Amino acid sequence: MNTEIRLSTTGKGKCLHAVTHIAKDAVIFEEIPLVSCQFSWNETCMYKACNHCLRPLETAEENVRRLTGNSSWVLPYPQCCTTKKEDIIRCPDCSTEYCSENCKTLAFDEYHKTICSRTLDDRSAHPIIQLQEAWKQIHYPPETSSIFLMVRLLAKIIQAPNTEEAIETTLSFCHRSVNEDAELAHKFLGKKFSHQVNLLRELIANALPNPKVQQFLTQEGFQSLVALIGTNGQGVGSSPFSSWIRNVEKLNLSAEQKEQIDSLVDRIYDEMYSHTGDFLNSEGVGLYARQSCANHSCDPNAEISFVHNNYRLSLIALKDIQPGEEICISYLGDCDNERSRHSRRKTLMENYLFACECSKCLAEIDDPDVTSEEEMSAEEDD
Ligand SMILES: C[S@@+](CC[C@H](N)C(=O)[O-])C[C@H]1O[C@@H](n2cnc3c(N)ncnc32)[C@H](O)[C@@H]1O
Repeated sequence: MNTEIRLSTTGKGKCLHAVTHIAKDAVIFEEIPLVSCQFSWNETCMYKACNHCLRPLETAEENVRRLTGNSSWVLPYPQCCTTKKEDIIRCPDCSTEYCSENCKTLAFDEYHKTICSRTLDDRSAHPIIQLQEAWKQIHYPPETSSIFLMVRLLAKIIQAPNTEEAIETTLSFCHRSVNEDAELAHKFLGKKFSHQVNLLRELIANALPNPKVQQFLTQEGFQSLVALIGTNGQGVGSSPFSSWIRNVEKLNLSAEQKEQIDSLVDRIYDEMYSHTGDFLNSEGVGLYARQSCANHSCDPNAEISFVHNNYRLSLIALKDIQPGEEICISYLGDCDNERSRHSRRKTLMENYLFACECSKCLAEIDDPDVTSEEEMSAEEDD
């Protein structure tokens, strides 16, 4: 293992540290989530992905045709598409789709047995379907998290061979004080719908009437669970077209062939953006035990990537990292890290409720408290 988890001496809680030298661009580690799920609207809008691991269920060509609205696109090098449609399999009871028998079995054994709607008729009456509909009305795109991550987490506790151990694993993710939980739960649902937290709690309790998870379904317990997911949830994305591009790049092509591919890809992306906009991937969220220990830095030395085109996360070094050095990712978007210290800390406090203590913020401690120009113009636009 090239990393270890330590307790911070500066009040940041758990931290991830390098124990060996890690070279720039190296894969620091890979990890599958404790639990993950696709966003509800993403799934409803025909972003077809395995219900367990988020691997795309459409081919790269089908993906390009759907996102461009143009059924005449034909992709060369079809062998570079990794979707195996012949392996797709459904739950015989509720028709949920998986990329393979293995994912179907894993899902059933871990959580699906508890939450399968078990009927292909009158699905609207099932408590899980009612919860899904209520959630979609509360949480419009762009989605940033999902109530179904909680449902799966609780179902996993119910199905676990050792309940105590499963609860302990859940509670080992970073969690906060009761007041902070309430504020984080409020942010998770958004201002407009935060008062519906009780409706969601009741719908989940109705869908999972099991004493093993009652501690998470009291008012406080539920707020804490919502906050835990808001604090630790990691976005997951997969795309058959991106994976096809990565595989084509590995082919031994001539300079002329490479140029043709580059121009084809550019034309396809142009058409995708004008037909669909920015939402091109199957998107969801996952809880990752090791990655969730990585703190934020405004000058990160690592980043997260999904090169396997499913829920398997890779942590990649952005710089050479020395033994003992803390490994940090950025919780902010690319542009946000370039903003003033004041603006970065304001965004982190508003969205994640912490005062950033990263090395860049500490080094800039004497900078004047100015708001970045981009942020001022965004505020003016509002
Ligand atoms: C996903 S957790 C990261 C691991 C966390 N330190 C733990 O103990 O589990 C995110 C939380 O870590 C803390 N954190 C992360 N980056 C930080 C930073 N740059 N400065 C201060 N606190 C930070 C905040 O409390 C934040 O809500």
